[in-house]
Amino acid sequence: MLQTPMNIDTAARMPQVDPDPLIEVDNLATHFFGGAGMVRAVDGVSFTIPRGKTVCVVGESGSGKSITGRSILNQVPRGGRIVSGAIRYRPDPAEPAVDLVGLDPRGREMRAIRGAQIGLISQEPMAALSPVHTIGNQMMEVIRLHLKMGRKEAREHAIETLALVGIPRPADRMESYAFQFSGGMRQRVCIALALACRPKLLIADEPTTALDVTTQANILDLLSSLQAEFGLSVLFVTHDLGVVAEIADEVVVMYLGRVVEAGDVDTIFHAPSHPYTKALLQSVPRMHGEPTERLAIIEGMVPSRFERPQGCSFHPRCKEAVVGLCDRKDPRPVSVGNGHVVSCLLHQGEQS
Ligand SMILES: Nc1ncnc2c1ncn2[C@@H]1O[C@H](COP(=O)(O)OP(=O)(O)OP(=O)(O)O)[C@@H](O)[C@H]1O
Repeated sequence: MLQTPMNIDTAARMPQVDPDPLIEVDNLATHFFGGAGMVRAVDGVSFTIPRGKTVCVVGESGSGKSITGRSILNQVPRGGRIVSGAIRYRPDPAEPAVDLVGLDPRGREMRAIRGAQIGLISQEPMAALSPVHTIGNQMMEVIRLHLKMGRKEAREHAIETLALVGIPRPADRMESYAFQFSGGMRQRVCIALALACRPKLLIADEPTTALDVTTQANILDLLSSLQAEFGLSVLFVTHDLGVVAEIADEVVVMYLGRVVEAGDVDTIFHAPSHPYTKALLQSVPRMHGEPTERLAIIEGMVPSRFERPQGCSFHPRCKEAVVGLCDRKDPRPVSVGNGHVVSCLLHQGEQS
């Protein structure tokens, strides 16, 4: 655990509603179709990614965090597809947005965006790196493909990018293979690959989960400094609220494919509204708590991925659920001010 939620610098992070986000995810639905039934991995999700900010997507396993990220890349795993909604991407505020959902996932336009303007780093660097090509060749391939540079210029750009992410002796390491790097250094190489074309958005899917705590802290520091240097937007997928407290500007809390609460990090940690968000926060160890205090656990199991409970999906596990309301009515996300959105029947009296 890197930091408890209590350590957030509240003054530095005032709530803001961005009128001109880089990405606007609007009622996105991504489903999987298989013999066992249909899975609504992402089921009507809306949120924005502001320019130069970090949005953390949190939730338990299976809540749809990764598939939301993959949907933005328009690269949904086999068996799944985006069935509705829009992902409006606006790299240049002076130009109209492009709806990524409307682009052919394998088409020229999407391939020009993916990898060049939207980069991905994931939990397992080995899966992202080729074991049979040198790091230099992999870097140069991406750079030459997207930035149309010649060999010499691409090599210099690759070395410069490896140096930027803290690879020592970058010119020498161009000749190394992935297995010749430690776990932390390998993740730095992945970050270099994702940043090689200086993207607008970095999607980071649990990039530090497999690393030890010190290396994890170093990678988070690196991401923060790169973000400041390049004005990057970051979508950070994680189940670790300590990491969220460390890096998030905004937080999107997901449960069973839906957004249950979203807002700036200060609001989510200090004034959460949704019972699920409160339960998640209560399950995090605090440095200043009584040593004898027991950690709260979220009662019950995440329901089957094939069957959404009737009413509010969280009601079977919710301590605040009201019989006759929460087991009957499906809540909708409601804005409660300053970019704070809550999807809970107990917070939408005005809508009931
Ligand atoms: N390739 C796939 N085929 C079928 N279902 C899938 C596939 N990938 C994901 N799903 C389903 O979609 C839902 C959301 O998965 P997703 O990976 O986005 O969850 P997550 O919140 O990122 O969880 P985790 O933290 O465990 O990665 C889950 O029910 C999952 O089983």
